Amino acid sequence: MIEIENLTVRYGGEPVLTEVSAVVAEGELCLVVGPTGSGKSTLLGAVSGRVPHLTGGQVSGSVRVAGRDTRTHQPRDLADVVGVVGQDPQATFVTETVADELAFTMEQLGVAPALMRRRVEEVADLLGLADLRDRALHTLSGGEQQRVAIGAVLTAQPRVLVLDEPTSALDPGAAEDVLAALARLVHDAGVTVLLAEHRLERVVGFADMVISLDGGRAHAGDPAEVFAIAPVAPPVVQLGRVAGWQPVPLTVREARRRSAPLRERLGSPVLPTRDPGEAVVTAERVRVTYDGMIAVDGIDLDVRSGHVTAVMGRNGAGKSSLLWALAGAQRLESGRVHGDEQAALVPQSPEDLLYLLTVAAECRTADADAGAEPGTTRNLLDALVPGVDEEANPRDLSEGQRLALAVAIQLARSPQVLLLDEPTRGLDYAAKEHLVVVLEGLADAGHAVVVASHDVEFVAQVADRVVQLADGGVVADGPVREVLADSALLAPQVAKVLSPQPWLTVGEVSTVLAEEEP
Ligand SMILES: Nc1ncnc2c1ncn2[C@@H]1O[C@H](COP(=O)(O)OP(=O)(O)OP(=O)(O)O)[C@@H](O)[C@H]1O
Ligand SMILES: Nc1ncnc2c1ncn2[C@@H]1O[C@H](COP(=O)(O)OP(=O)(O)OP(=O)(O)O)[C@@H](O)[C@H]1O
Repeated sequence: MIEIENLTVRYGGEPVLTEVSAVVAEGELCLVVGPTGSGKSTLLGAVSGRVPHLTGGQVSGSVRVAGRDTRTHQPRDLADVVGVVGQDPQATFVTETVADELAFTMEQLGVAPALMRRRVEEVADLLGLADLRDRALHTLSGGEQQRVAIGAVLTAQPRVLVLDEPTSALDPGAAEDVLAALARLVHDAGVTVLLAEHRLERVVGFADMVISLDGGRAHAGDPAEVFAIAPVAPPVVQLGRVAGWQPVPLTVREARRRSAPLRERLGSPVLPTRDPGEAVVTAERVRVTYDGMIAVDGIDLDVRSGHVTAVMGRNGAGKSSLLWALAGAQRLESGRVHGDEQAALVPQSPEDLLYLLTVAAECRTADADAGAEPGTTRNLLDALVPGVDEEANPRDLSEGQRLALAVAIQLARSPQVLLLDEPTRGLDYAAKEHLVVVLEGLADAGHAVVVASHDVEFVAQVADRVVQLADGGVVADGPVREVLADSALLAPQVAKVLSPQPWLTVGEVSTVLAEEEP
């Protein structure tokens, strides 16, 4: 269904993709993986026709989808077979409301009104959008927008779906639901899916094949074979590598079957004790409403120095609203926030912080605004994602590169309190590791860090404390191990494999194993 032959793409300089070849058969789900900037979005774009028609760049080789050559077909000439869900749903919305957006593509394709209504209903049920139908798109939370973007594509029933990190803004439960819905389309309707993801832990189990990109080159094949050597791998694979399991397990279930001796060897983790720190920002009975709808329902919260606090909870639970309140940038219905003037926020759409024409200009301006040594922001950026081109327009950066730039700009100010909303969207495992080191470093130096995140693997690595929200209220607040280890939805892969022992990360396990060695 998708035939890629000797595809080479360059945007001016070195090729981003070099002689990539792969075939995805009809009714298969193909996962595209690779480090930040390795060309995943570019490969997807070449399949949907966005590359080069909308992005520019030079392309050689060929890509055929359902027999049509994407170099000679504009994206609109492919729209009846290929449905595309991009990384930034907001950027792709063309209407004002959820219902209009769900119907838009069908209208373009001339689907009969009665059929249109039926499909909108079906997709709304499938993705839990029924209650949001009349809402204006710009009032939705990040996760709600992402589900609408997926729904808007599904209603047109394309034979090929191209999805760029479709679950990056979704809570773990919603992400599983969306992936299960995609798997059902693949199995029951023979839809072909090409899906790029960084958070492999959720998707590996659904993949029929994997294309792994690294340094422009592609390695395509069976998941087990590709992950034995791929530069990126989910925690369960990394655990398998550390424990010396052959072949490496791809799922928690496979790993668990082999884990008894490892559990025995590890025993229980030693629980670290942490200085309680000082409350630097305090929320008192904070209440946020939108047109009478309660988003944050009278929350009391101390943000403490020396700690990384994670705010978790379902899509729409009120995480972003709480963060904006802690940053002093949210109109409160009632209650108050003390200490907000010490806080800097990296918002969920990092592009909101970027407005200059080059990376170099952003870095220079951030240094000057922060009164920091020239080069400070650039060094922070390099620590997160190395090698971003100085002269690049921030708009042309890959998602992960752009986020890293926004984080670096806020870090340059060395704020007493750093608030980050979904800081791992689009980041590869290496960049996440760097972010963990940077945030831990800030906490160790006495800063307070708050991250709102759905990424349980990242939270397990970085957080000391987890505050879980539901319907605008706090439902759990405690040490990370207590909140995550035995949670049905929030447990990281390592905890699932090694329960009842509350280990959370591959790093913890490998440290113990390394100490054991003579
Ligand atoms: N339109 C464009 N113009 C110039 N350079 C571009 C353009 N689009 C992408 N690039 C560059 O090409 C490289 C690959 O980008 P791409 O978005 O395909 O990577 P990716 O693997 O999807 O990254 P991420 O995981 O961060 O989303 C990056 O270095 C990026 O800066
Ligand atoms: N400007 C707005 N107008 C109306 N409702 C809004 C607005 N902004 C947010 N909401 C609603 O308030 C609730 C909380 O939104 P918020 O963005 O704080 O949630 P969240 O926990 O960050 O969600 P996500 O995980 O999806 O990012 C959601 O139900 C959302 O639809």
